[in-house]
Amino acid sequence: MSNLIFSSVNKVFGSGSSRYVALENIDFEANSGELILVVGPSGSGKTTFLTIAGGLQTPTSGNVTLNNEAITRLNRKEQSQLRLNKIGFILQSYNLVPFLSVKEQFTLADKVKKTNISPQDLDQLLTDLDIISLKEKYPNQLSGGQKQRVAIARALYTDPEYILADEPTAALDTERSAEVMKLLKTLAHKRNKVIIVVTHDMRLKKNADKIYQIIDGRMSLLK
Ligand SMILES: Nc1ncnc2c1ncn2[C@@H]1O[C@H](COP(=O)(O)OP(=O)(O)OP(=O)(O)O)[C@@H](O)[C@H]1O
Repeated sequence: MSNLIFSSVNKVFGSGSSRYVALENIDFEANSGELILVVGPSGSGKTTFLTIAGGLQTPTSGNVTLNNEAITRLNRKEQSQLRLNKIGFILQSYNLVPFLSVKEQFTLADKVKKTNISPQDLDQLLTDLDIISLKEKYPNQLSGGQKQRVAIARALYTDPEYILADEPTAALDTERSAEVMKLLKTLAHKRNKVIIVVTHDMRLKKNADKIYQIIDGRMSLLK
């Protein structure tokens, strides 16, 4: 059973007159089998929240535990091991390697971490995301939506316990974004993943098991 818990988490940037409270007293809980949406307007703190959840940033105060272990107490090496072994990130910038073809993006992931996914499962994943025909293409030959779907496939490919996604449907039309959310929901429910999606896209609300809202760095549970 996987779980990610925030207790009274604060994140403050800067000091003095440039002090800015990006997250204030955040309590949050995510468990295996849940697709959780964190919604809020631009600048409300969603990316800051997600990067702290994944150990990419540390909170100013408060506690974050992953599988009942305080990630805030791990050293850098332990944090990077945790990210590698347990977390799949889908980031706004896609983070595809420009000089590798779509197929090679997955081979690279294989070199970094052994995957449980068979070549057949990979083909199924690429088919589900409608990018199977793009295997030999390079990132600069892909549209924004295609790059986004490759980035999603790559995050899912290593079969992580946690999937943290920042605006995963931003470059997708309504139909494709519904398909991606359906895929994420199936993974959460059938494969018992913890999936957290931050977005300002209200179209995604109907797919979520739980919805949190962030406004000006304060979080509340909507559903
Ligand atoms: N490293 C930083 N230094 C100073 N301020 C920061 C830093 N990172 C974020 N902020 C500020 O914290 C606030 C929240 O930013 P964040 O990126 O988390 O919002 P967001 O909800 O993800 O916005 P968007 O939807 O536009 O990506 C913003 O006002 C931002 O300017």
